[in-house]
Amino acid sequence: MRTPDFSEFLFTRNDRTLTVSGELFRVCEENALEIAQRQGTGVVGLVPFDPQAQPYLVVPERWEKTPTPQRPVHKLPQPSSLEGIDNPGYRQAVATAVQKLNDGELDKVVLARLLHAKYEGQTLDPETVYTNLLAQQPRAFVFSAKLPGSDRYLMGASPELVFHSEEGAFTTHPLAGTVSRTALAGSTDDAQLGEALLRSAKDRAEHATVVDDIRHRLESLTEELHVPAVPSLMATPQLWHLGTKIWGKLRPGMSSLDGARAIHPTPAICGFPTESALDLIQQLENFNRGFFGGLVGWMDAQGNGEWALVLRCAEVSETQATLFAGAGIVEGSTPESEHAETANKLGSFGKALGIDTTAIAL
Ligand SMILES: C=C(O[C@@H]1C=C(C(=O)O)C=C[C@H]1O)C(=O)O
Repeated sequence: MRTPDFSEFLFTRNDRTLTVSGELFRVCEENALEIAQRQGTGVVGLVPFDPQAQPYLVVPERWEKTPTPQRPVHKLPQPSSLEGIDNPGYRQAVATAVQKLNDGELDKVVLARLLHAKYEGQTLDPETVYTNLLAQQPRAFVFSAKLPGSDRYLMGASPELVFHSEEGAFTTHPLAGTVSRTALAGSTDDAQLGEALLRSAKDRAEHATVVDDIRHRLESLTEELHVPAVPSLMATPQLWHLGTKIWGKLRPGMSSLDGARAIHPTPAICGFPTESALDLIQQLENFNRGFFGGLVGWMDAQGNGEWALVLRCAEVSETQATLFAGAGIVEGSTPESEHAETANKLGSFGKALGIDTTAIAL
């Protein structure tokens, strides 16, 4: 049975959670703000990874920001089957991509894979998955959106801000370059893993590709643009990332969604050059990303708002969860290391379900 009061859209940042209620009016991007103004609320929704595909944007009848619920982690039933822990097809795809990178066809491509958890004879409660994510990933953008025309929720705990803007002042915080925090968080070994990532030439080059492309795309849309010369470390409970906080001032009349759209999909989730990476993803991934790698967020009727990257996420129903994770493939990547990196990324959502995504016997 579905929990009756579990909102169809939730977006949590720190101690505040945005929830919607009442009717949800589906809108197109062009008139979304006008309708939000009339309704006296705002716009929430999802933009797919494919920049040409239709976004799912709604103006809710009511919306409110409430204190984020604080609940202990709840143990969920173990899945009756798990498919995709070991994914030889993914390793093969990475090997093919590395060949193309070596041939100079492109600089970077992000390849993703899936993990399917099925729950036969037991019920997975989406709301409990959400509260587990909140408890385990307190610094992330934690979101849940009921997918249109289905009984599934797209949920996740994303560490990556694609675009925040308020009265023209904007921030974007791309992440690219990752290492797993295998040592105890806060220990010397843990800090050393982070420091090694900061010094890694491979990861720095991968990160620079992302920042350069974002800078290039924002130049003509901004009155002020500040791009730090070097990345800094960003930690999730599972991983270290390289991140760069870029900020400035948008040209008048641009909404937070306009800003996010201008840089989406960044090379952090797609690759570079964008068109070649999009083509290669379509060739090598054996599933449709849908909203994975897209945008999730909200904006008020003035266009101020916040859009995060749809990452560390899964499509969840009462009978199954399909988890998504990808990794940036660059020169020097290996099938094994990218398989391991995606296993660790799957682990951030896996933890909310109580499943080990790295238990692979090679
Ligand atoms: C693709 C994912 O993460 C992205 C890829 C990263 C990388 O390759 O280093 C880092 C952060 C994200 O931009 C994912 O979590 O699924």
